[in-house]
Amino acid sequence: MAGHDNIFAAPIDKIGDFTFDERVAEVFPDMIQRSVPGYSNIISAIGMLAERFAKPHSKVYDLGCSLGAATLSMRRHIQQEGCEIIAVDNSSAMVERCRLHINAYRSDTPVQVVEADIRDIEINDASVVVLNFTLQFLAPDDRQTLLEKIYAGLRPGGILILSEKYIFDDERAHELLIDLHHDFKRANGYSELEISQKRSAIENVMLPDSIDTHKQRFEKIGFTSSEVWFQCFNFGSMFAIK
Ligand SMILES: Nc1ncnc2c1ncn2[C@@H]1O[C@H](C[S@+](CC[C@H]([NH3+])C(=O)[O-])CC(=O)[O-])[C@@H](O)[C@H]1O
Ligand SMILES: O=C(O)C(=O)Cc1ccccc1
Repeated sequence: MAGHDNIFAAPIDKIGDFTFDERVAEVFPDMIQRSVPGYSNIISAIGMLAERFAKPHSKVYDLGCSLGAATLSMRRHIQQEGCEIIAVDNSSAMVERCRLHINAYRSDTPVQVVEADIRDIEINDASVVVLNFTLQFLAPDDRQTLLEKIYAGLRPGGILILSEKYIFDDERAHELLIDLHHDFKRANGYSELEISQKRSAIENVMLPDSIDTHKQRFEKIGFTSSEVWFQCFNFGSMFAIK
Protein backbone atom coordinates (compact mmCIF):
# COMPACT_ATOMS: atom_id res chain seq x y z
CA MET A 1 0.00 0.00 0.00
CA ALA A 2 0.94 3.63 -0.44
CA GLY A 3 3.25 5.12 2.18
CA HIS A 4 4.60 8.29 3.69
CA ASP A 5 7.12 10.30 1.64
CA ASN A 6 10.43 10.42 3.54
CA ILE A 7 12.64 10.03 0.45
CA PHE A 8 14.65 13.19 1.21
CA ALA A 9 14.40 13.03 5.03
CA ALA A 10 17.93 11.72 5.77
CA PRO A 11 21.05 13.57 4.59
CA ILE A 12 22.12 12.35 1.12
CA ASP A 13 25.84 12.49 0.15
CA LYS A 14 25.45 13.17 -3.53
CA ILE A 15 21.95 14.09 -4.63
CA GLY A 16 21.17 12.54 -8.02
CA ASP A 17 18.50 13.63 -10.49
CA PHE A 18 14.91 12.93 -9.46
CA THR A 19 13.35 9.88 -11.17
CA PHE A 20 9.93 8.23 -11.02
CA ASP A 21 11.21 4.91 -9.66
CA GLU A 22 9.68 2.28 -7.35
CA ARG A 23 10.38 4.30 -4.19
CA VAL A 24 8.67 7.39 -5.59
CA ALA A 25 5.72 5.42 -7.00
CA GLU A 26 5.21 3.81 -3.58
CA VAL A 27 4.73 7.17 -1.80
CA PHE A 28 3.46 9.21 -4.76
CA PRO A 29 -0.07 10.10 -3.52
CA ASP A 30 1.39 11.41 -0.24
CA MET A 31 4.25 13.21 -2.03
CA ILE A 32 2.11 15.03 -4.58
CA GLN A 33 -0.62 15.96 -2.09
CA ARG A 34 1.94 17.46 0.34
CA SER A 35 4.06 19.11 -2.41
CA VAL A 36 1.65 20.57 -4.96
CA PRO A 37 -0.70 23.28 -3.66
CA GLY A 38 -4.19 22.80 -5.11
CA TYR A 39 -3.54 19.28 -6.43
CA SER A 40 -6.87 17.81 -5.19
CA ASN A 41 -8.85 20.78 -6.51
CA ILE A 42 -7.21 20.38 -9.90
CA ILE A 43 -7.96 16.64 -10.00
CA SER A 44 -11.66 17.31 -9.23
CA ALA A 45 -11.90 20.09 -11.81
CA ILE A 46 -10.28 17.90 -14.50
CA GLY A 47 -13.25 15.55 -13.98
CA MET A 48 -15.68 18.46 -14.38
CA LEU A 49 -13.95 19.72 -17.55
CA ALA A 50 -13.88 16.18 -19.02
CA GLU A 51 -17.62 15.86 -18.34
CA ARG A 52 -18.21 18.97 -20.46
CA PHE A 53 -15.73 18.37 -23.25
CA ALA A 54 -15.70 14.58 -23.74
CA LYS A 55 -17.59 13.77 -26.95
CA PRO A 56 -19.28 10.45 -27.85
CA HIS A 57 -16.93 7.97 -29.57
CA SER A 58 -13.84 10.12 -29.01
CA LYS A 59 -10.59 9.54 -27.15
CA VAL A 60 -9.47 11.10 -23.88
CA TYR A 61 -5.73 11.13 -23.12
CA ASP A 62 -4.00 11.38 -19.73
CA LEU A 63 -0.32 11.98 -20.57
CA GLY A 64 2.11 11.30 -17.71
CA CYS A 65 -0.70 9.64 -15.76
CA SER A 66 1.40 8.42 -12.78
CA LEU A 67 -1.05 6.42 -10.64
CA GLY A 68 -4.07 7.54 -12.68
CA ALA A 69 -5.62 10.19 -10.42
CA ALA A 70 -6.78 12.37 -13.34
CA THR A 71 -7.97 9.31 -15.29
CA LEU A 72 -10.07 8.10 -12.34
CA SER A 73 -11.57 11.57 -11.87
CA MET A 74 -12.45 11.80 -15.58
CA ARG A 75 -13.84 8.26 -15.69
CA ARG A 76 -16.16 9.05 -12.77
CA HIS A 77 -17.54 12.12 -14.59
CA ILE A 78 -17.73 11.12 -18.28
CA GLN A 79 -21.30 10.34 -19.32
CA GLN A 80 -20.77 10.12 -23.07
CA GLU A 81 -21.12 6.82 -24.86
CA GLY A 82 -18.15 5.21 -26.58
CA CYS A 83 -15.37 7.26 -24.95
CA GLU A 84 -12.04 5.58 -24.37
CA ILE A 85 -9.41 6.89 -21.94
CA ILE A 86 -5.76 6.33 -22.85
CA ALA A 87 -3.44 6.82 -19.86
CA VAL A 88 0.28 6.96 -20.69
CA ASP A 89 3.42 6.98 -18.55
CA ASN A 90 7.01 5.88 -19.21
CA SER A 91 7.71 4.80 -15.61
CA SER A 92 7.07 1.04 -15.26
CA ALA A 93 6.68 1.46 -11.48
CA MET A 94 3.88 4.00 -12.03
CA VAL A 95 2.18 2.06 -14.85
CA GLU A 96 2.11 -1.18 -12.82
CA ARG A 97 0.42 0.55 -9.86
CA CYS A 98 -1.82 2.63 -12.13
CA ARG A 99 -3.29 -0.57 -13.62
CA LEU A 100 -4.09 -1.88 -10.12
CA HIS A 101 -5.87 1.41 -9.22
CA ILE A 102 -7.89 1.45 -12.44
CA ASN A 103 -8.90 -2.21 -12.18
CA ALA A 104 -10.08 -1.77 -8.59
CA TYR A 105 -13.32 -0.17 -9.90
CA ARG A 106 -15.75 -0.98 -12.69
CA SER A 107 -16.93 1.55 -15.25
CA ASP A 108 -18.57 1.78 -18.68
CA THR A 109 -15.68 3.92 -19.95
CA PRO A 110 -12.73 1.68 -20.84
CA VAL A 111 -9.20 2.71 -19.85
CA GLN A 112 -6.07 1.60 -21.66
CA VAL A 113 -2.89 2.09 -19.58
CA VAL A 114 0.13 2.33 -21.87
CA GLU A 115 3.79 2.23 -20.83
CA ALA A 116 5.39 4.60 -23.34
CA ASP A 117 7.16 7.89 -23.80
CA ILE A 118 4.51 10.52 -24.59
CA ARG A 119 6.84 11.88 -27.28
CA ASP A 120 6.47 8.59 -29.23
CA ILE A 121 2.72 7.87 -29.07
CA GLU A 122 0.06 8.74 -31.63
CA ILE A 123 -2.76 11.08 -30.66
CA ASN A 124 -5.95 10.76 -32.71
CA ASP A 125 -9.58 11.84 -32.54
CA ALA A 126 -9.21 13.35 -29.06
CA SER A 127 -11.84 15.49 -27.36
CA VAL A 128 -9.82 15.91 -24.12
CA VAL A 129 -6.06 15.78 -23.49
CA VAL A 130 -4.60 16.15 -19.98
CA LEU A 131 -0.99 17.05 -19.14
CA ASN A 132 -1.25 17.26 -15.34
CA PHE A 133 2.23 18.30 -14.17
CA THR A 134 4.00 16.36 -16.95
CA LEU A 135 5.14 18.87 -19.61
CA GLN A 136 7.57 20.43 -17.09
CA PHE A 137 9.58 17.17 -17.06
CA LEU A 138 10.20 17.21 -20.83
CA ALA A 139 13.32 18.90 -22.19
CA PRO A 140 12.31 22.47 -23.11
CA ASP A 141 13.10 21.74 -26.79
CA ASP A 142 10.57 18.88 -26.86
CA ARG A 143 7.61 20.84 -25.47
CA GLN A 144 6.53 22.68 -28.62
CA THR A 145 6.66 19.46 -30.70
CA LEU A 146 4.49 17.57 -28.19
CA LEU A 147 1.94 20.40 -28.02
CA GLU A 148 1.79 20.52 -31.84
CA LYS A 149 1.11 16.77 -31.92
CA ILE A 150 -1.66 17.21 -29.32
CA TYR A 151 -3.19 20.06 -31.33
CA ALA A 152 -3.15 17.95 -34.50
CA GLY A 153 -4.80 15.03 -32.66
CA LEU A 154 -7.58 17.11 -31.08
CA ARG A 155 -11.01 17.48 -32.67
CA PRO A 156 -12.13 21.08 -33.29
CA GLY A 157 -13.58 22.30 -29.98
CA GLY A 158 -11.41 19.82 -28.06
CA ILE A 159 -9.60 20.85 -24.90
CA LEU A 160 -6.05 20.52 -23.57
CA ILE A 161 -5.70 20.85 -19.79
CA LEU A 162 -2.13 21.78 -18.83
CA SER A 163 -1.10 21.97 -15.15
CA GLU A 164 2.42 23.15 -14.33
CA LYS A 165 4.79 24.76 -11.86
CA TYR A 166 5.56 28.27 -13.16
CA ILE A 167 8.41 30.75 -13.10
CA PHE A 168 7.71 34.50 -13.01
CA ASP A 169 9.54 37.29 -14.85
CA ASP A 170 9.29 39.70 -11.90
CA GLU A 171 12.05 38.58 -9.53
CA ARG A 172 10.29 39.70 -6.35
CA ALA A 173 7.07 37.96 -7.31
CA HIS A 174 9.04 34.84 -8.30
CA GLU A 175 10.91 34.67 -4.95
CA LEU A 176 7.75 35.34 -2.92
CA LEU A 177 5.75 32.60 -4.66
CA ILE A 178 8.60 30.11 -4.19
CA ASP A 179 8.81 31.07 -0.47
CA LEU A 180 5.07 30.55 -0.11
CA HIS A 181 5.39 27.13 -1.74
CA HIS A 182 8.13 26.24 0.77
CA ASP A 183 5.86 27.44 3.61
CA PHE A 184 3.18 25.12 2.20
CA LYS A 185 5.62 22.19 2.27
CA ARG A 186 6.74 23.05 5.83
CA ALA A 187 3.09 23.22 6.94
CA ASN A 188 2.67 19.74 5.43
CA GLY A 189 5.47 18.33 7.59
CA TYR A 190 8.52 18.56 5.31
CA SER A 191 11.76 19.61 7.06
CA GLU A 192 14.22 22.23 5.74
CA LEU A 193 16.53 19.37 4.74
CA GLU A 194 13.79 17.58 2.80
CA ILE A 195 12.82 20.81 1.04
CA SER A 196 16.40 21.67 0.04
CA GLN A 197 17.42 18.13 -1.01
CA LYS A 198 14.27 17.75 -3.11
CA ARG A 199 14.96 21.14 -4.72
CA SER A 200 18.46 19.93 -5.72
CA ALA A 201 17.07 16.66 -7.08
CA ILE A 202 14.53 18.37 -9.37
CA GLU A 203 16.51 21.43 -10.48
CA ASN A 204 18.07 19.68 -13.52
CA VAL A 205 15.02 17.63 -14.55
CA MET A 206 12.20 20.12 -14.06
CA LEU A 207 12.60 23.48 -15.79
CA PRO A 208 9.29 25.37 -15.57
CA ASP A 209 8.07 27.98 -18.07
CA SER A 210 6.22 31.22 -17.33
CA ILE A 211 2.46 31.53 -17.87
CA ASP A 212 3.29 33.94 -20.73
CA THR A 213 5.49 31.35 -22.45
CA HIS A 214 2.63 28.82 -22.28
CA LYS A 215 0.09 31.34 -23.61
CA GLN A 216 2.32 32.43 -26.49
CA ARG A 217 3.07 28.82 -27.43
CA PHE A 218 -0.65 27.94 -27.45
CA GLU A 219 -1.39 30.91 -29.70
CA LYS A 220 1.47 30.14 -32.09
CA ILE A 221 0.28 26.53 -32.44
CA GLY A 222 -3.25 27.69 -33.29
CA PHE A 223 -5.36 27.12 -30.16
CA THR A 224 -8.27 29.58 -30.29
CA SER A 225 -8.79 30.23 -26.54
CA SER A 226 -6.46 29.70 -23.59
CA GLU A 227 -6.68 30.83 -19.98
CA VAL A 228 -5.38 30.13 -16.47
CA TRP A 229 -8.34 28.63 -14.58
CA PHE A 230 -6.51 27.86 -11.31
CA GLN A 231 -3.44 29.17 -9.56
CA CYS A 232 -2.00 28.69 -6.07
CA PHE A 233 1.44 30.23 -5.50
CA ASN A 234 3.77 29.05 -8.30
CA PHE A 235 1.51 26.15 -9.35
CA GLY A 236 -1.50 26.29 -11.61
CA SER A 237 -3.54 24.95 -14.45
CA MET A 238 -4.53 26.30 -17.86
CA PHE A 239 -6.83 25.16 -20.62
CA ALA A 240 -6.36 25.61 -24.36
CA ILE A 241 -9.25 24.97 -26.76
CA LYS A 242 -8.82 24.09 -30.45
N1 LIG B 1 8.45 11.56 -21.58
C1 LIG B 1 7.54 11.03 -20.74
N2 LIG B 1 6.65 10.12 -21.20
C2 LIG B 1 5.73 9.58 -20.38
N3 LIG B 1 5.62 9.91 -19.07
C3 LIG B 1 6.49 10.82 -18.58
C4 LIG B 1 7.48 11.42 -19.38
N4 LIG B 1 8.19 12.28 -18.60
C5 LIG B 1 7.66 12.22 -17.37
N5 LIG B 1 6.65 11.33 -17.35
C6 LIG B 1 5.79 10.97 -16.21
O1 LIG B 1 5.08 12.12 -15.82
C7 LIG B 1 4.65 11.96 -14.47
C8 LIG B 1 4.77 13.30 -13.76
S1 LIG B 1 3.81 13.40 -12.28
C9 LIG B 1 2.17 13.49 -12.99
C10 LIG B 1 1.04 13.44 -12.01
C11 LIG B 1 -0.23 12.84 -12.57
N6 LIG B 1 -0.54 13.38 -13.92
C12 LIG B 1 -1.39 13.07 -11.64
O2 LIG B 1 -2.35 13.74 -12.05
O3 LIG B 1 -1.34 12.54 -10.51
C13 LIG B 1 4.02 15.05 -11.74
C14 LIG B 1 4.89 15.28 -10.58
O4 LIG B 1 5.37 14.30 -9.98
O5 LIG B 1 5.14 16.50 -10.25
C15 LIG B 1 5.51 10.84 -13.86
O6 LIG B 1 4.74 9.72 -13.54
C16 LIG B 1 6.54 10.53 -14.97
O7 LIG B 1 6.91 9.16 -15.02
O1 LIG C 1 8.09 19.05 -4.50
C1 LIG C 1 8.31 20.07 -5.16
O2 LIG C 1 9.03 20.97 -4.71
C2 LIG C 1 7.71 20.27 -6.48
O3 LIG C 1 8.05 21.19 -7.11
C3 LIG C 1 6.65 19.37 -6.99
C4 LIG C 1 7.01 17.97 -7.33
C5 LIG C 1 6.13 16.97 -6.92
C6 LIG C 1 6.43 15.65 -7.19
C7 LIG C 1 7.57 15.32 -7.91
C8 LIG C 1 8.44 16.31 -8.34
C9 LIG C 1 8.13 17.65 -8.07
